[in-house]
Amino acid sequence: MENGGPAPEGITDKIYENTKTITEYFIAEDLPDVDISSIGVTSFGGPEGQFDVDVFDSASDYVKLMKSIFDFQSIQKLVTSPKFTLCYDALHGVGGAYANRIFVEELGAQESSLINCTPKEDFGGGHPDPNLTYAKELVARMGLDKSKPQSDPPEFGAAADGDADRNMILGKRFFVTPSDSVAIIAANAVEAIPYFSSGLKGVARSMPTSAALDVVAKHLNLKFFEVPTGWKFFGNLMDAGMCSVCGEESFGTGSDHIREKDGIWAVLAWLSILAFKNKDNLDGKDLVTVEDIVRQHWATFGRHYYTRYDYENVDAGAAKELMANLVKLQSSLPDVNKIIEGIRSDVSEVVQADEFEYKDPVDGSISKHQGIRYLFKDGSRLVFRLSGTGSEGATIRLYIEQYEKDSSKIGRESSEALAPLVEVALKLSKMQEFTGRSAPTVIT
Ligand SMILES: O=P(O)(O)OC[C@H]1O[C@H](O)[C@H](O)[C@@H](O)[C@@H]1O
Repeated sequence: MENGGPAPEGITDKIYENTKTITEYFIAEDLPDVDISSIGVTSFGGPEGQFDVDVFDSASDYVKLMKSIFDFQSIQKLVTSPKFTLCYDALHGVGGAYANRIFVEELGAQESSLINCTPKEDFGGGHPDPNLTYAKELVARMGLDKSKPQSDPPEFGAAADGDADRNMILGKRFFVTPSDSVAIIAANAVEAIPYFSSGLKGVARSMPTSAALDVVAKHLNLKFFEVPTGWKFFGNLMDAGMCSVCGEESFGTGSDHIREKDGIWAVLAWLSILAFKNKDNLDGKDLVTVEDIVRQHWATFGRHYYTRYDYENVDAGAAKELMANLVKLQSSLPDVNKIIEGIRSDVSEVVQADEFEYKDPVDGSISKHQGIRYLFKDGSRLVFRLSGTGSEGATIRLYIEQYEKDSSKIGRESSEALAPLVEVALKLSKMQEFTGRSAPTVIT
């Protein structure tokens, strides 16, 4: 794609059509090896003429780009302060190579701040998914694994996935939800990140991502877009100059510096915010921590309690039936509310129930069936989607969200605050009846 972003459906459909007409292909078995450890151009002659293989250092290009976006000097002051500690876990993905260049060589972090930063073909036997389930070592180091108490976890932690386009942000004994992360980046971008100093063109999130970003957009009077899951929708907005910062609940965060999510960019964005908030604190005073920043954000904008339940490798037919039943229920809101009242009388009333549909404001294309939504009067939401990336059977994703504006109620445990809605979601969807599962595979 010209813009470097993911291919839209129109293109992938055409590619697929072309694959159906391929009748033969050739393999260049005697292609000479290229030494990819040294930079330079090697020319080869072939039956179709000469061709060049150009080995270049993508990390240098990337560092240059990041330096044009962030204030490396102020981040360096934070990172090298004896009061600040960090831990970056590349989960043996490609982010490791960039992490060493950026965090250690450029920003002066200790080498011991990096874990699992040697890229490995098998990701060291682990699953390179930056979440609380799979980034085990980081989660333990940050003091979030109750079975492995830590006396003094680092101030800041982050993990990346295999290709480092996604990220997880942690504070000392504290998890930042991806939905909060993009909202907090957007709220602080103009002050803390030079690239955005003249303002944000707009912000966007995927539909199942919590509405934390919506509240920031409203507060700052920013253009706001809710798009279906999939990065290509952000790319269109960015190409049209309508969006600067975007994010998804699935741990993707990014900006219009490129047309994909960028895990290291997200880490630098958080370090920039921390550096900005602590610019006068590095000598004597206590640091403003990740947790302080998030709690302050909740106090200003309200908190979106949020959780996602994944049911992986469910029988595809059963998943379809579950979804069809949820759509059928949507035809009568009074009936839905009667069922909900019978499950829990302490949850609010459903005021809108539909399947999310998106009309792209740039090219006018319409994307239908992008997730089943139940929207409640108090701003809570239940969303059901079938994953587009699951590899076996079907993966049902259930997203549960509740908005709390009352500052005396924003400090609850998320699982406790969401328990009534979880019960409603599971019973309303007849999750166990349809799938045979009494518990999700992963809870985020
Ligand atoms: O929820 P899923 O359909 O599995 O998609 C999860 C994620 O997959 C890819 O990484 C896409 O680029 C993301 O935009 C999407 O959020």
